[in-house]
Amino acid sequence: MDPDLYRSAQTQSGVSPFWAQKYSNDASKNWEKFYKRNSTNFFKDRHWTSTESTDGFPCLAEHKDDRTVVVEAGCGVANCAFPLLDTNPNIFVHAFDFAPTAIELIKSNGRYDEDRMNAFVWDFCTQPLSEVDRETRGSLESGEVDFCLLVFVLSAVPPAKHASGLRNLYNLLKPGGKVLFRDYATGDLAQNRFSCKNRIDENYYVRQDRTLSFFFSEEELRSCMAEIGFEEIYVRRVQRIIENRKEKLKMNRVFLQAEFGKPRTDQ
Ligand SMILES: C[S@@+](CC[C@H](N)C(=O)[O-])C[C@H]1O[C@@H](n2cnc3c(N)ncnc32)[C@H](O)[C@@H]1O
Repeated sequence: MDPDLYRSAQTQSGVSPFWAQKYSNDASKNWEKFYKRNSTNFFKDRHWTSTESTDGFPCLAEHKDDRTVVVEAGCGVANCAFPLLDTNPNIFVHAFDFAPTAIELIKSNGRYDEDRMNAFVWDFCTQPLSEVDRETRGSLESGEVDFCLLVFVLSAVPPAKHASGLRNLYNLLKPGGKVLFRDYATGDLAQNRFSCKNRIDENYYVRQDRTLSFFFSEEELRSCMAEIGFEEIYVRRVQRIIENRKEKLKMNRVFLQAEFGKPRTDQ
């Protein structure tokens, strides 16, 4: 990209406060439209979550309790949850998303096993768990969760709602429980491709389909998590050059991978 255009896209906002508020208010409606349009055809299964690789969270496979309780926040159509259940027999997953169609697609999938999974609708940024109907949320209780997967979700949440969402996840965890985080980082190719027309604020954009896209710096993530009371285990920047041989393109993807714990002393 032309360096002048790039600089202008990073500093000018093309979205008025009125529209920024509207995109934020309509976030669940816009994701609902996304799943009606794309069904299960957009995201691919993520097989790496419990692996030893630098992309994985090996603590998921190492946790040897008879029943490990995992929450997948903003699960979409369960591209993390299904592979995780295939390889880890002791895991039970509570998977939630605020797009009802995504949850319907999970429940009508042949891989859905009620004995090992509960999928339900929840907007975790605007509602505490106690306000979600018991019948829907099944056996999920605050303070009983070992791990919370937060994979490419917080970037879809307006920054003003990050703290309320993270607080609700904090309350779900047991003392010593962990948030396992992966999301887009500043400098990612997708950020560089946004024009200033789509920029709402620093590192914050709206896509053509009206879904939101925030890019995290290490400092931003650390301060957000510390504000809630999480303890940092690690935060690292993961860089991947992805080659599209057909188009002869090299794509520089940048993610943040992180784990944060709820202090053991917080009962
Ligand atoms: C980029 S998709 C990622 C889906 C899934 N985590 C994955 O890795 O394939 C972001 C997801 O977050 C969900 N989401 C965004 N904000 C949410 C909120 N406040 N409450 C629940 N789900 C939310 C969207 O509906 C969407 O399914």
